Amino acid sequence: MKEDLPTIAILGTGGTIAGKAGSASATTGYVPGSATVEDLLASVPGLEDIANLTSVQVSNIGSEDMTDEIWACLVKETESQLKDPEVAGVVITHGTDTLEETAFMLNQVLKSEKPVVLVGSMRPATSISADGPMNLLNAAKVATTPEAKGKGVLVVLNDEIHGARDVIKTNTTNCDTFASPRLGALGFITGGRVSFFKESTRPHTLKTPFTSELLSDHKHLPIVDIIYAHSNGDGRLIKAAIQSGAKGIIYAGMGNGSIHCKDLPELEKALEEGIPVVRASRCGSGEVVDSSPEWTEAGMINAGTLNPQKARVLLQLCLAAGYCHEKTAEVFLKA
Ligand SMILES: NC(=O)C[C@H](N)C(=O)O
Repeated sequence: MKEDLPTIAILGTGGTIAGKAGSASATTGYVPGSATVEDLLASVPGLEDIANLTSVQVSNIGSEDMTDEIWACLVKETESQLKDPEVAGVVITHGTDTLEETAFMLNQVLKSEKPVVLVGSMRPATSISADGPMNLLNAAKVATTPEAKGKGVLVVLNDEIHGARDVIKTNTTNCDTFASPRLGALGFITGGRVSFFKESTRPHTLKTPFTSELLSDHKHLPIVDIIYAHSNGDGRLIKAAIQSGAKGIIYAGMGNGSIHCKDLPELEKALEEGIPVVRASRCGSGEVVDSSPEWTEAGMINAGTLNPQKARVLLQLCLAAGYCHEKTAEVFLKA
């Protein structure tokens, strides 16, 4: 314990950053979540000069297997760390596949100004030129930077700092995979120096209407299915989603959330049954806004710039909070 250093809590959830492969040249086919958070910390020289570290292993999984139960544990642990006056910030090690969803969820429910930084890697810990150790060092630096306070949940990889709202994984295997399309990174870590250049104007942490109560232990978030639009649509999966208990639907539409004419009747039926439908886009960037008066009049909500997987999380939170259609539409408009 060094008196002059801040304390950072590192929470491990698994992912490639904690992954081990059979050989140093293998960058795929490894087992994510095989190294512990303690192993990770031991692999980063210089970390002990940035902060006093405590660590908790919340889970150790590939993030493709993320569940509501793990989210509930993670939220609980993050909150308890943030409440500790000795803790200056929290770093969460996470697989990259669903990192954007976890970061977005935390950005909606945590109520603290202290930095919370998610970090992952694209190469396993055993790989030549593994990116995890530098990413972790950078994440710890960001978490101890006073300027990181009040900017919402942050994501640090590949020397860039992104906001949880805008960041998405854009490439399957490249180390330069996280980007905030059209909106850009909030800052960089260059030569060990953390610099912020901007911040999001959209509500996060203290300014959202949601709290962690919505994710309490053993409670599942309401089922919201994502329906991926394509040519020759036929509405079958929308029907199946409703019949199998979906409480909300995200339509990953074409272009500006465009709906196939054969999907439309099933979406309208969902709305008539009180199941909210959010139009997002499968494009990967851009805003979904009102397009056809028919869709707007039917009561469809626009996802704005939120991609389908983030719109899903937001709709789940709205449903869990018991919001009516108008309130849900308002949350999406401001999100
Ligand atoms: N790069 C990674 O972390 C991918 C891994 N499948 C995970 O999300 O856990």
